[in-house]
Amino acid sequence: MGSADIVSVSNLTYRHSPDVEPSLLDVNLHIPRGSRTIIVGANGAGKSTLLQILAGKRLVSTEGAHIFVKDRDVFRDSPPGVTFLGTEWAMNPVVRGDIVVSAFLDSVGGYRHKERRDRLLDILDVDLDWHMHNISDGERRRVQLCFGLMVPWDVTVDLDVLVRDDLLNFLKADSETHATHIFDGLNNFPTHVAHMRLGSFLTPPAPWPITSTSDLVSQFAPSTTLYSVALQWLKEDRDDREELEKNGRKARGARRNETVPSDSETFYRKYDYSH
Ligand SMILES: Nc1ncnc2c1ncn2[C@@H]1O[C@H](COP(=O)(O)OP(=O)(O)OP(=O)(O)O)[C@@H](O)[C@H]1O
Repeated sequence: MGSADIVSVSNLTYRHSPDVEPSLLDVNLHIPRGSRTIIVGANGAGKSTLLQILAGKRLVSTEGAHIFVKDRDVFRDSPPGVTFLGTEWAMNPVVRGDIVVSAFLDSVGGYRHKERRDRLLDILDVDLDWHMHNISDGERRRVQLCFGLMVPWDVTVDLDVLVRDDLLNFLKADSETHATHIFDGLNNFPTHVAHMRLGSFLTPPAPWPITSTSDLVSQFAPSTTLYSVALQWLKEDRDDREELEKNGRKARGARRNETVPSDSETFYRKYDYSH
């Protein structure tokens, strides 16, 4: 295994069940050691599925797939020091308990990285006095991001940054200014950015920021901000999805031949007074 890569995946196709479309389609991914990669992709693109597999949380039966993290097979010889922060984190009773954010962050070493912690608190607009059981899911998600990004990566966490488009989701509920503000804070964070759509990498991890010689310069001008890149990619994802739907194809198999109306259809038919 080439030890230049912290993550090395080849020929990974994954279905959540045998009769559905694959959520990951022949993924080949190489992430260099010491990098911090942001993966951008619409809901359902396959980001969580991929990260769960890399963290050894989902078993892959596909023959021929090679999934190595830190030069170790994630299933046969699972590597230490891999942290996975999924959305289910926010559902965990522990993080919904009556605990103050400052105590919570200290319990995972916040006091050791005070300067970094304080910068993240500013960027993510997190209040140290919040009580975890009294805040919204979006706010809890911000605490999670703070928690996840607080410990310098080169110390313990080698499976780099797990920033997802949830960041955009919670930002949508916020003001545009707020969104750009947070992205400004993240702009210098990644060393690589990648774009996933429908289980594949449209843009494999490419060096960040964009320079006149970088791979991304065919898509974006040099020095384009992370915010603009993420918005552009997500806009393309939405356009692609609309195009697929216009052509009668669902982005994901189910429902195409559905005869039973969905719950929302039942609801709207029942309450449709327009005729
Ligand atoms: N537990 C599951 N069982 C069946 N299908 C699933 C399951 N989890 C995800 N999927 C499907 O796999 C595909 C990829 O989902 P995944 O959660 O990896 O996407 P994502 O990019 O992380 O999306 P999001 O940004 O919404 O979290 C989607 O079509 C989703 O419906």
